[in-house]
Amino acid sequence: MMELEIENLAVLGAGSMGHGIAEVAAIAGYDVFLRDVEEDLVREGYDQIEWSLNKLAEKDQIDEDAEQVLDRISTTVDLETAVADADLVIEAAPENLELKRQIFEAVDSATSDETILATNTSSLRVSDIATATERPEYCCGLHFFNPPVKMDLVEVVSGDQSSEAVVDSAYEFVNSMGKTPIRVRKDVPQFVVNNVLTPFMGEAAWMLDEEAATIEAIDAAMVFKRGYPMGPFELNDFGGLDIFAHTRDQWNDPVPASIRSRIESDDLGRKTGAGFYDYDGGGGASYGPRQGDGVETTRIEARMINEAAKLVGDDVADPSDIDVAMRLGGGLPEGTCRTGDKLGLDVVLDTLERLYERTGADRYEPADYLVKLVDDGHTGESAGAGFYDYRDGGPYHYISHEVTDDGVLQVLFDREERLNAFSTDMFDEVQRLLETSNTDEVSCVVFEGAGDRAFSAGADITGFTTAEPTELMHIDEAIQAIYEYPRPTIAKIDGFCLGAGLEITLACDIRVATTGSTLGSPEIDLGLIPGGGGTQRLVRLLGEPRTKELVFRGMKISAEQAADWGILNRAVPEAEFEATIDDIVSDLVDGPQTALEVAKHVINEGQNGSLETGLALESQGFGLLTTTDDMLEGVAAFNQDRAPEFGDE
Ligand SMILES: C/C=C/C(=O)SCCNC(=O)CCNC(=O)[C@H](O)C(C)(C)COP(=O)(O)OP(=O)(O)OC[C@H]1O[C@@H](n2cnc3c(N)ncnc32)[C@H](O)[C@@H]1OP(=O)(O)O
Repeated sequence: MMELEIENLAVLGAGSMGHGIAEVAAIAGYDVFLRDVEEDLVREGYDQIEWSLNKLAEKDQIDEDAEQVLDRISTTVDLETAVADADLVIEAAPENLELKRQIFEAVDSATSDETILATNTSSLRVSDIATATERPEYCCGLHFFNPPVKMDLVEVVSGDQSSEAVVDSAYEFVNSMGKTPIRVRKDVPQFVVNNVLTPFMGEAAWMLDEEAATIEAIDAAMVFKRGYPMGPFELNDFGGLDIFAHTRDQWNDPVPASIRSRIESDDLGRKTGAGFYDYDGGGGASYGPRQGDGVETTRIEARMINEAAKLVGDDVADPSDIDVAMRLGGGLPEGTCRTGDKLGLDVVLDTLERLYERTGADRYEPADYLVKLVDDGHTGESAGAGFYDYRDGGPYHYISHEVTDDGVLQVLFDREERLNAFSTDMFDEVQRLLETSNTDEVSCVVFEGAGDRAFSAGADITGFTTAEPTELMHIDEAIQAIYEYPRPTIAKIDGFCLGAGLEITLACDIRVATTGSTLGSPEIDLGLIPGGGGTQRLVRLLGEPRTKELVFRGMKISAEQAADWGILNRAVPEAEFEATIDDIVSDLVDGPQTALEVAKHVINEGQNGSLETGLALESQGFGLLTTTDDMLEGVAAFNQDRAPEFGDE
């Protein structure tokens, strides 16, 4: 079977997931039929889409008017009308196996033989739904996260009988909408994100049952010591304790008493006003940075890492896909496999074995794959291998890069979910890339941020409570590596460029931003000062009054003002941005490489000493360049009235 073309879409179910999926697809240019069983439900879903599109348009986050996008969405209550011309049908009905099977059966007979049938189920097996059709090979799972407009991740799930071509087509469809698909190669219950995230909440509750720590202490430890965006109890309250228990019950997994008892008293979390925390009178989740001392956080993380190991060992997903999924779908600061490699897989295994021995509970039984990694000595980063191989430095998780044919090293800060905020790992990756790049092959470097919202919103604030001060002080080394890189560097700024983002920019040789961009040093609002060279580079660039005001007041300024002050080479309208960068790049690529390197060195070093020292440096550099072939070529080109063609020297 060849990959299938997808143009028309039908979404069945106009609830929060269904209308969200329809909206995302329409924004991406697809014609969509949105269908629900009653007029009111369809109307409500459509109104929600309209409201959301208007918000996105107000914030300039879509390229068209809301009306233009809405024109691509039709609504109906009639199933046959909805699916008749669809190349892809996405079912987003309530999580009820019988209901979903009925829908699939009906859709099967109302569509062409080549229509792909996808379910957005989060907790049922795709295969159990697909067998309601005559052609399970055309069925797969497309698990979007809530709300689909905001959440980038989609798990693309193979059912037992799904054809590769169908899954590939669904994967490409997700890509075409600008979302991030990950492959879930086997139809395991709960797929990847929910599988790995469930022990985060579950193990915390088992610890509470054992009185190993309080609710507040566990939440505080996971947030302030381990950098998770929410504590496990807070998260469980957010999602609903009944939802947590329902999924566990569905697969006959035990539910901790602390959850079961709250469900019995109808304390289901935020939605009922109380769960682990009291939201009506008690003000909700409340814990402080110092409350988490002494909590055994490894116990919670070991269980998550064990689930990840089962998925890798059973060939359900790759470590890199699991890690992307946990960052984008679970909101985690780093992927769970990466966390395991940093903690040490031997430590993880010891923790599980100890708990398994003490309780005999299946949930602690170590995954075969984890045991094998440890037996093979692959205990993580410090051993050179774990889930990942670190012997050549290891994979890049937070940046992507390529060297173009003309030698431009393009570096993308690739952490869009946090506005490209820099974790310590991310700084290390930039430094490693620059230190290991072959400068003979690079003519210049262009740094930019993923997405259209930020170059970088600074250092990762959530990492400030989890990292050691010495680790954070290393930020400066990565930024200095940019400053000292022997080839010209360009900061291509579109959106927020704050804190460490601005400091990276200041370490670059040339800085261009779109006019809508915002630059600033807001560290003071965190009780900090710029720690990546910001105070020193700014004062040399702007003088004392402007630097002090910018830093003391944590000011954010427009790109126009930054250009006016001399922080930027220029601020240009969005429409001229790419062409402006291309012009600069092409001059640097075609320029004499040795002269450019010497110019950078002389300017960088010269300004740090006296004028005499600077002049001496310049003079040496000038003298050296008069001996190069590039100079001979430059002079010959001048005499012959043609453009020079410089070589490598
Ligand atoms: C030595 C160097 C030190 C430093 O660099 S210190 C850090 C300096 N930077 C800052 O203080 C800026 C912090 N960020 C912000 O103030 C805001 O963001 C913005 C004004 C840039 C944008 O606000 P909005 O449009 O409302 O977006 P959003 O929902 O706040 O951000 C989207 C997601 O990105 C995460 N995020 C943004 N900046 C950082 C950061 N610096 N560290 C960690 N996470 C960050 C958020 O939390 C959120 O994530 P979720 O969607 O999961 O809630």
